[in-house]
This record gives sequence, C-alpha cells and structure tokens, in this order.
Amino acid sequence: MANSSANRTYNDAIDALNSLQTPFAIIEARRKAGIRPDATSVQEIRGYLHRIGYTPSDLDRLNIIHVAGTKGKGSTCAFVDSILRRYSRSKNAPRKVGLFTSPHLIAVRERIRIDSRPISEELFAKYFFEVWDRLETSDAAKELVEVGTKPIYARYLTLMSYHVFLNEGVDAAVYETGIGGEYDATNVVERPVASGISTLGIDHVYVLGGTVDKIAWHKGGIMKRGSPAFTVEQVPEAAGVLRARAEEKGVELRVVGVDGRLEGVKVRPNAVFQKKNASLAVALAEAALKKLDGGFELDPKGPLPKEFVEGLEQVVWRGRCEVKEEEGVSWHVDGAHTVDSLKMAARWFVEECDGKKGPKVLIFNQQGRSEAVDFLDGLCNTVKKGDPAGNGFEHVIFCTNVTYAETGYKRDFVNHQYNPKDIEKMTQQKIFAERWSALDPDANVMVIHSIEEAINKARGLSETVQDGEKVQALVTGSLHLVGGALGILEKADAL
Ligand SMILES: Nc1ncnc2c1ncn2[C@@H]1O[C@H](COP(=O)(O)OP(=O)(O)OP(=O)(O)O)[C@@H](O)[C@H]1O
Ligand SMILES: [Mg+2]
Ligand SMILES: [Mg+2]
Repeated sequence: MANSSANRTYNDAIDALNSLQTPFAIIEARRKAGIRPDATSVQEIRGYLHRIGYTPSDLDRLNIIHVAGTKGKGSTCAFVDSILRRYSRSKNAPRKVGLFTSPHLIAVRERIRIDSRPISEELFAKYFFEVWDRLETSDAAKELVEVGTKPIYARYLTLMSYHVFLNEGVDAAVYETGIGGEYDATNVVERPVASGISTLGIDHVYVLGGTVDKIAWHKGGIMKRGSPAFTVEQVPEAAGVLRARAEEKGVELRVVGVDGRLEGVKVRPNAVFQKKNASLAVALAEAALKKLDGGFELDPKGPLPKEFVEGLEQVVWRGRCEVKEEEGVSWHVDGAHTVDSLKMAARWFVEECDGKKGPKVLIFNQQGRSEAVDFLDGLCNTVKKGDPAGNGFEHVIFCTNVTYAETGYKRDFVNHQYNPKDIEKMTQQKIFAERWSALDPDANVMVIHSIEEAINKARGLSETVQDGEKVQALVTGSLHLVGGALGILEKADAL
C-alpha cells in the first residue's frame, strides 16, 4: 500500500491505483455468490464525492455530456470532445473541455484529458494523491461509505476525474460510462447537459444480463429528467426498453438517424457504424452548445459549421481502425472485443486489404472472458467471405496481454483481475487455437506468450513473402493487446 506522504510520482500513483483492483479470487467468489453491482455503487461514489469535498451539484459546473452504449461510446465521446474543442478555439465557449474515457490504451492518464490531451504525469500524480489523502483523513459522509476505505480502480479514476476537472476550470466534460449506466460510477451526475446512448449489443453479460433488453435497461439509466437524451437506431428489443425508460423518467428521447449533413464530411473509417457514432456526436455537441453558447443552433438543412466538420474529420481516437505501414508488414490495429464489433473490424480489414497482396496474419487475444471463444467464428467467416478468392488468415497467432517477452507487463497494464495461472499456462489461448483449427483447418495456428513475440513472429513471416507482397496483419480482440502492440510498434510511449 502506498504511503500517502512519501510516494508522489506518477509510477507511485499507478502502483497505488493497481492496489485498488479487485483481485481475481474475490471476483470469482462474488460471481459464484451472484453478487452484482446495484444502486449502492452510485451511493458509494456520492459518499466519496462528499468525502473529498464536493457535492453532486458541484458537478453541474462541468456541464457533463454523458455517454453509454455497448459499442461506439468512446468514439462518440472523442467526436464530441473534438467538436467542442474546435468550437472553443474559435468562439471561446466552452473555455476548457474535459474528456473521461475507459479503458486506456497506452497509459492510465489518457483516461482523463483536458483539451483533448491526456493530463501530464505530474498533474496525474498530484491529483491522484490529493484524492488519496482526503479519503484517508476525512470522515465526511460516514453514513454513506465506511471511513478509511477507497473506491475500486475504475471508480477511483471517476472520482479523481471530477477533482481534476473542477480544479482545472473545465466547463464542458464528456463522460464515457464504464460498465452499464444505471449503476455506473459516472451516473452520480444529476444534471448532465445531454445524455447519449450509442449502439447496444451484448457485452458484460455477467454484470448486465445476457439479453439486449436487460442491457438496454442499464444503459437507459443515464437519462435524466430535464436533460435532453439522444440515441441511434437500435434493434427493436433495445429501442422499446429505451423508450419505456425515457417515459418513466419524463425524458424526451430523440432517435438520431445517420445525419444527412455528414454527406461530404470525411468520417473515418467510412463505415455506417462510424457515421452513426458521428451523428450521435453532432446531436450531443449541439445540445451542449445550446447551453454553453446561448442560442447556438445548427441549421437542420446544413451544412455543418466548420468547427463540426473539422472536429469530425480530425478526431484522434487511437487503436481503432488504425493502419501502420512498415517494411514487410501492414499493421491493421483495432480494439474491437465483442461479437458485433469484431465483425465490423473484420469487414474493415478486408476492405483495407483489397488490392493488396500478401498473406493475412491474425494476432488475437481476449483475456478472462470464457465466452470470447465465440468471437472467433464471425471473425474467421467475415474475412473468408470478404476475400475475392475466399482466403482466410494464413497464420493465426493467439498471445496473452503480457507486453514484453522479458520484463512482463508495463505498469499501466498490471491486472490482478485475471487468473494468473490461466495466463501462465495460456489456457485461454489454447482454447482459441483449438476452435480456430476447427473453423479453418488450413490455417497455421500458433500460441505465443507475449505481444512482443507475437509481433516478431509476424515480422518474421514477411521474410517468406514474394516481391511486391507484404504481410497483412490484423491485431484485434482486446484494447490491452492493441495498446501493448502500438507501444511496441512505435517503440516509445505512443501517447
Ligand atoms: N457503433 C458501433 N457499432 C459496432 N461497432 C462499433 C461501433 N463503434 C465502434 N465500433 C467498434 O468497436 C471498437 C471500439 O470502439 P469504441 O472505443 O468507440 O467503443 P466503446 O463503446 O468505447 O468500447 P469499450 O469501452 O467497451 O472498449 C471500434 O474499434 C470498432 O471496431
Ligand atoms: Mg465495454
Ligand atoms: Mg470505451
């Protein structure tokens, strides 16, 4: 446990933060006992907020744009942030934009951004330990949370983000929910300037339930009376639940179709799912600016103002549909990790490979979720179907999320929530390999320990290709894998 007075660096903060992860054994025990997050988790954050010196109404100063959804939350948030940031530059409203997202790709501090940049290591350490100390010394709100305790990892970062943004004078903050909505720590906000619900599908089944209507109930929990709410077109079961939730709360929920004003706007990748995210972002940014820049309104017939166009076209959201070229290998990197989003990723990869020559190589992992083996079918078939000659991946590598062959995890990726024995024995990876061999007996399937070794393997394969060919590699299945891979490919902190 970090000593509150002695350790003050960024690395110390990350070590202390890692100590707040729920260990694997406890997660397992809870799972067996059927314990799931409930209303007490938001009450707990409310208690901690008081303990560090704020009330939920202080959060009104942040003018929060709150986003939930199964897929596209982060991308939507990044779009909103990028639009507001450009608007702020030309109109000076909002003055400072905060962005809170999860999980992180390269470093923990990228979850808390100001004016689109991750806060510095120094600032992170300063605010991290200020929260830490207040939690240790104050006994405020003892009726809500036990004195001397601290929130778990993700909740701590949520709590800390409020402290950072309020102190730094942020006046518009975009918040991505962690898991679900109703019981997510970010749902402590009472008066967001707008709520947005991106595409719903199946994920986090254990916590949220295994059907899309149950999941929609949770995500719909971020809508608040008095705040405008927006969503994209959803499958019927989800749409019905969202409508009912809106009604119950007295909220007018607007369903945003693909915005016609995006015609000619270069949204990347050029795919329907991303246009849905962008359309939702336009509606959210408009709602926020109505409040922040009195009287602001978009022309419904278009065109979009230049701040919106530039915001959408120039957004940086790393690890999603990224292509990196190096000698011998074209790296396609995408952090998809649900059945639906992996199909999107596969489709995108096939389109990118169109006209290019060379063997297709997959590097895949997903740690700690046994259902992930069912992600593989869609990935395998989508790539085969999309290839003119029906060729799937020639080489398929399953690795763990351990970054380096020699030194193990980067500190920002230490994860106590997985079973360490499974990682050591590569249990999950072997299950993946078996499934893939059944799906595609022609593929050369490998199980490799670290991300670094997996990357080197793919690089090695480039020596076997013919002139004019390049290895076409897809790295996907987990944001941790993708973040680790980008770190290695770029040799430095890719932030
Ligand atoms: N609207 C969407 N529908 C389906 N897939 C999507 C959508 N938006 C993004 N994706 C896919 O999901 C991946 C993750 O996107 P993003 O980071 O926006 O999602 P997220 O909701 O923040 O996910 P998480 O926080 O669970 O990682 C993208 O790389 C892309 O492949
Ligand atoms: Mg998720
Ligand atoms: Mg996300």
